[in-house]
Amino acid sequence: MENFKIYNSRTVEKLIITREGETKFGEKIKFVEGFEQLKNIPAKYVLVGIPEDIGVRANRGKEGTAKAWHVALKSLLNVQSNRYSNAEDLILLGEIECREYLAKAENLGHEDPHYFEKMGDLVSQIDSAVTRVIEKIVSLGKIPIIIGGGHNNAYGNIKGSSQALKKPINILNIDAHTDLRRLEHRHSGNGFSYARKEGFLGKYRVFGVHQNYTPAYIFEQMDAAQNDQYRLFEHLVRKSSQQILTAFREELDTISQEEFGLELDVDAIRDFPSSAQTPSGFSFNMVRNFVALASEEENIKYIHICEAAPTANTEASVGKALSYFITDIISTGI
Ligand SMILES: N=CN[C@@H](CCC(=O)O)C(=O)O
Repeated sequence: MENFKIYNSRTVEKLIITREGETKFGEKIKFVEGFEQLKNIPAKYVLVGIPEDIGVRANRGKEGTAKAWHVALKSLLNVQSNRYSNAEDLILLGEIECREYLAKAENLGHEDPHYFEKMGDLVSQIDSAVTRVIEKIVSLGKIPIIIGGGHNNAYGNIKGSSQALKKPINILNIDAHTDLRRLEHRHSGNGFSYARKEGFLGKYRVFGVHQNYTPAYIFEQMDAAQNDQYRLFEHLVRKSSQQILTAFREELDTISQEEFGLELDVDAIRDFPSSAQTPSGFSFNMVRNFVALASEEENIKYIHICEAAPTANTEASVGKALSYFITDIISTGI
């Protein structure tokens, strides 16, 4: 497939720190030689990385999401393989090839009056690659777990899944932002606007929206829309953990009546190194619960975890955090 790098055991062997008498997750994970081979392996989940931050930069955000995939992978491969880990249920497929796009983005001058439009063109090219890959995986009956990258990639996930299912797909988005910004050049803040406009998005629920960072026009637009709804973080912040979980369950019950995708923007998590990091938000452990609950649903079609932006000081903890999410999704729950 164009713009996609398929991994094999040699791609990742150097990342695995082996120990005598122990088996690491990376020693058990599955690989394939091509997309068609996916259907011959019984594993339910397919792991895909999107190492880019062009969508975030096109949205005037803080760069760094391009590094999240590699830190997640390094951490995941070194998790212990034991009775809980279920590594055999995960195929490590590979990554969307973003190097060429990143190099082109670097060559664009900020002084260019069309800088943002040109960045948006690169985002559209990534959209096409993401759409192709996700459409193929979903049509083969597997559940992609996608590690971004910016939240712009929601568009390709939604379009690809919708094309595979031949109907609009519902989305539950755990996010401080709605990402329903205007239909200007493509960026990380308007993936859902484009998916809605083009008919790929079914019911859309955003859980944990921050009132301080949502423009008035988006609230007005959502209030008037039939299929778009949100829960403010400010309405959840004084509730007990159990009440927050109940509120999440209610949203999940609505969305999961039909096929749906789970989107997690880690800026919904308090102090998580991300492109829009914030001191107020859900606890990391609460979001682990959200992800685990949603993953148990029969109608789940994909899970996208995005916007993590590790720095040299935070890459180990970001890698661990992302790999907790992945292992929670595939864990057998023994
Ligand atoms: N995917 C993120 N979207 C947010 C980013 C906000 C920010 O960078 O501060 C948005 O457009 O609102």
